[in-house]
Amino acid sequence: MQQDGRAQVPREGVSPAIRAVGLTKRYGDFTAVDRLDLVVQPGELFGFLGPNGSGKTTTIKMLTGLLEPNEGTAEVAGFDVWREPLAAKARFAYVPDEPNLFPKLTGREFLRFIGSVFRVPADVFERRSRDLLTLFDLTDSIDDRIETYSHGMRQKLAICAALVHDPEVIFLDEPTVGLDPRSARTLKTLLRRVCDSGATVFLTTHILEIAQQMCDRVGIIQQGKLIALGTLEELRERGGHAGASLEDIFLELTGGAESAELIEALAEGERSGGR
Ligand SMILES: Nc1ncnc2c1ncn2[C@@H]1O[C@H](COP(=O)(O)OP(=O)(O)OP(=O)(O)O)[C@@H](O)[C@H]1O
Repeated sequence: MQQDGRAQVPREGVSPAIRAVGLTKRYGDFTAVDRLDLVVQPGELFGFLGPNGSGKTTTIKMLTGLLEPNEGTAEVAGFDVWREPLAAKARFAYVPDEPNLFPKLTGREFLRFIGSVFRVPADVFERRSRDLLTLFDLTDSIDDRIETYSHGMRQKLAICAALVHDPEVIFLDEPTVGLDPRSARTLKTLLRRVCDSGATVFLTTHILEIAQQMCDRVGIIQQGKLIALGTLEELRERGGHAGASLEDIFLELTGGAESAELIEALAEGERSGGR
């Protein structure tokens, strides 16, 4: 993670890549995301972390126009996702954790479809898709139907489709799950390059080593509330833990210490034969 907080300084005249204000989602009486305020600047690689069920996917879905918030607003690249959906959606890509692709299309047909929706010029499309398919080792299977692809191949095709139209903002939900080590490394390198060239990445991951390595800044959500936000260095300073890993900080903030005590109690029970 970057240590200098550079990415947090708003640039004059440039809209934030992502802005959530008071974003809230309720399912009946249950509040899944509770008044989330968040700004991500262009060029940032932002990691959105949290325990299972803490509200990460719900947040991404509200930010990408898939789930209507009960309260609050979501903007991408300066456009309100709910009031100006076409302008906003032309500027971002979303790779869900379980990509729902068209199974009867071939990989090439699917990519062409995405290229045409986003009006990518033919020569740019050919070059970008060729490079992406080579990088993710999909060239040999690109004319097969998607229904024959493995989970990892579908994930990689969804990533290629997201990147082929050169979006300003890319949302990825657990992007490395299901990828082999080489593809995961390729993705990490590529996302870093994409951000260095000015685009913005918002990703969720449970692999905290990845977040620590890749992300400029992270936000940690628990029970729908943002409980921490900053660079690794800022989180360390706030917690008074010089040199702590992101995993240490995450576990402390989200109650890992209690789990350690419970594990100890369970192990003690095992040793004493459950008495
Ligand atoms: N359609 C729904 N109806 C009711 N509750 C829901 C619905 N979708 C999500 N939830 C609840 O909202 C909470 C947040 O879910 P969400 O999927 O956003 O969590 P997450 O942080 O992405 O979790 P994970 O890390 O396990 O993927 C959970 O308690 C979940 O049970």
